[in-house]
Amino acid sequence: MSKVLVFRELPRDQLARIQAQHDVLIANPRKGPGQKAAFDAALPAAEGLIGSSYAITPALLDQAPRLKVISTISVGVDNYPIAELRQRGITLCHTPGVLTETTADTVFALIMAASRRIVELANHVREGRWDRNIGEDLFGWDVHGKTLGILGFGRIGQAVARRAALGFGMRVIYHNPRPVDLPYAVHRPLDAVLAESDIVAATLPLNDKTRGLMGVREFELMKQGAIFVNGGRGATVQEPALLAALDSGHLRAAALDVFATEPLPLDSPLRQHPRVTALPHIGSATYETRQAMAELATTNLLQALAGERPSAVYAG
Ligand SMILES: NC(=O)C1=CN([C@@H]2O[C@H](COP(=O)(O)OP(=O)(O)OC[C@H]3O[C@@H](n4cnc5c(N)ncnc54)[C@H](OP(=O)(O)O)[C@@H]3O)[C@@H](O)[C@H]2O)C=CC1
Ligand SMILES: O=CC(=O)O
Repeated sequence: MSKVLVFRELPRDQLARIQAQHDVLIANPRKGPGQKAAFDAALPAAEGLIGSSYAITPALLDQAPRLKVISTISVGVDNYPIAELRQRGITLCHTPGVLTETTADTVFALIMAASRRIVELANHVREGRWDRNIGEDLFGWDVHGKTLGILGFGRIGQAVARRAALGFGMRVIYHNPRPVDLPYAVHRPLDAVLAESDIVAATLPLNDKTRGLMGVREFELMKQGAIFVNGGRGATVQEPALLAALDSGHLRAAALDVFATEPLPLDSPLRQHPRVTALPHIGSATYETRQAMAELATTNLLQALAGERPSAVYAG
């Protein structure tokens, strides 16, 4: 029996699987000082951690000398110090694949929402402003026939491409370290993707190379009147540069599921911007997919603690 620290809510059935085999303590350090103190107090004995959305720093690892495995309930691993984990022999598991289609649906919903002004026009009705047929000033922009540029062409990027090319008749180009063999998507350098796309959608992981990737130069390279969508990680975008590109009229709109700081601060200009559609990081947030993520993360944890190779290891 190992000591397991659960640092984010787990569905009851998955928690029960862990409790059946291990000694479990639940403490979510994002839920106030009491929970944070309980989390810190549990670290010295913890052999397994499971949770997400909290930065596990080298300083925290120093407090957890018995730790063998961290199982994150996410595919993104930017909250974890990968090199430190490798050095300390701690396994990091994550949840690839089970959230791909749902997150691609969210990215495509953002593409549609920004192009067809869905949120703005729904508010037009809700706020009692629909008193005649809308005029040109409220018209949207076709998606079919347009060029979609995808930044980061992994599992989610490719699932977005399939929707765009096969479902919506879009031309798809992408920027990725390596080409992917798909008949309906063309590998191009970053600058060409930015310059040729009507809509740019980022599905990038956050790492040293992608942090701040979209800055002033990159937004200027985008077409006049183009749309920017982000379903990857907020910190891949320099938000002041995005705001400047929107305010100058260079970009038509942006639709964002992720932000440099989450939850989005109350005073962020992105929150109220008339041409920004902002979602609260819901890429994978459906009942089915969150359950599948929790199940895979739990299986990963139990396998690692049993000395087996986990189903989805990121490092270790
Ligand atoms: N909004 C949300 O709720 C969600 C957001 N995400 C985010 O989406 C990201 C992608 O997930 P997923 O598709 O499963 O991951 P993958 O690892 O399958 O895809 C990421 C792709 O980005 C590529 N890439 C890495 N660095 C660069 C770079 N500098 N320039 C261009 N491409 C690069 C990778 O290439 P290579 O493999 O060669 O390194 C890979 O092809 C996650 O890391 C996470 O941050 C994920 C789920 C939900
Ligand atoms: O952002 C979500 C993830 O799974 O990564």
